[in-house]
Amino acid sequence: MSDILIVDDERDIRELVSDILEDEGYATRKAANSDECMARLEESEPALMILDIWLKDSQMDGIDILKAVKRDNPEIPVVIISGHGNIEIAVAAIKQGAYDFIEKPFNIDQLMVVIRRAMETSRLRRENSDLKRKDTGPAEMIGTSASFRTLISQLDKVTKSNGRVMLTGPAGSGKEIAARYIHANSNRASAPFITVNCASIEPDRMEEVLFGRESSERGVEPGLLEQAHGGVVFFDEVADMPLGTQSKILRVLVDQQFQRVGGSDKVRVDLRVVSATNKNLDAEIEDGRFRQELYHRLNVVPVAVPSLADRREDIPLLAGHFIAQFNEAQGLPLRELTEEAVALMQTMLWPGNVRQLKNLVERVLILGDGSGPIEAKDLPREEDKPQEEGRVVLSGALATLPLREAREAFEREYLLTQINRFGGNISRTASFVGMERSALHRKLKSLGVVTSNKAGARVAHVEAEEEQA
Ligand SMILES: Nc1ncnc2c1ncn2[C@@H]1O[C@H](COP(=O)(O)OP(=O)(O)OP(=O)(O)O)[C@@H](O)[C@H]1O
Repeated sequence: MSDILIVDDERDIRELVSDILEDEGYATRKAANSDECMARLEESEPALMILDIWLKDSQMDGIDILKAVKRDNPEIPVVIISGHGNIEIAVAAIKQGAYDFIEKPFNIDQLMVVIRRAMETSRLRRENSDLKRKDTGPAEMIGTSASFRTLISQLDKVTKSNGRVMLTGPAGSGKEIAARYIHANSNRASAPFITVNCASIEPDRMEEVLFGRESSERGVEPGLLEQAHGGVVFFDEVADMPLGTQSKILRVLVDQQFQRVGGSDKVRVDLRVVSATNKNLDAEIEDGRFRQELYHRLNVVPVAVPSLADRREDIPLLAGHFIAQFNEAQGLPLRELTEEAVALMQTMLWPGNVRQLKNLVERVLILGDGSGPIEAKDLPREEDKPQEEGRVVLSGALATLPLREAREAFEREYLLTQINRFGGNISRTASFVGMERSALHRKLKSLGVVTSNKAGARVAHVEAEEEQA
């Protein structure tokens, strides 16, 4: 169980790596192509795999093998060997779940650093996997910013009722975790929480998946609605539900009962429905892609989940939470963040919101050397093109303005970002940007920026623009 599987089509590399590892006290097995690799995996699960990306004479390449391993044996860490200059492929492999990569040619020390770390991770993952399997409870929602507190207070108001909630917010902002929060704090907490991902279920299978099926060969196969009986059903990406299914769901909401596909009995269910979307449902309705009546049924209590840009203040807390989580769940190093790293994270663009932040933290922990605090230079640059190497990439609009106006537009956006980052606190903002408090006030006034601490609102906004609008 504690051996290392080496998959490489080059015999010399296989033998060399195996010799090095055996000298270090590890047992090894070898595979020269994908068939051999799969056969070795069938025999027994290794503690670690070292996998070459390019495999000659193989049905599957390294990435295909990686995907299969991540699907069937997700606990095995996979270290990728990539040829020189194939960094992009290696990074793609990391995104697919590889633990780390080594670039050819590599030296023994480099190899051993990665292997020792991966083996430690493997051990911790195994130790934790039982715990993780038991931990199906709701994930904790983290934040202290005004917009986050507004969200929590809205969620708290709806938990005890049976009202249908529509969560809106951009991708990755935390809509599903908010739905789980409602469930966990409601009187249905001990009943199931079932997610229906309306975007990823094939439209032709949607009804079968939701309502279940009855056939003479296989009998009754309950669908997701039946499985959620007594609990909460969460329609994620509800705007992507096919129109035909929308009508049927509407009927279920009205009648509280439905028929399984191929069946004739009426099935009664007691469900609380929570839905989420990152689309503008009004526009979807206007374009005929979403049924208005269903919208009214689902949207009894609308709750907006803020983007990460609207709660930059929470970034250090969230990042710290994810570092601790990855440490506990995967044995990744428990590292602190330097002030500069936090400041950079707080000024970055986050189109993928909290999910993007979580992924970035994981990537930094995986790719980093594992020691000392995370510094600004450790953060991947492609997350944030505009700040690359101290250069500002001009957006189209900015580039067409005369210098004075462009400078003002920049100053306004920069100061808005900083003020939001410090939760509206002008003294802290002034000290960070290096201005006197009174000078900052004057500057903000001249730029038409007004500040307020109204909970839930973006704490600063531009007055001039509003006046123009
Ligand atoms: N406040 C929070 N505290 C801790 N973790 C959070 C918080 N908000 C979001 N997350 C985490 O961020 C990730 C993305 O959140 P979630 O899946 O809930 O977003 P979503 O809005 O439903 O995304 P999508 O629109 O893509 O379905 C999850 O791993 C979730 O646990």
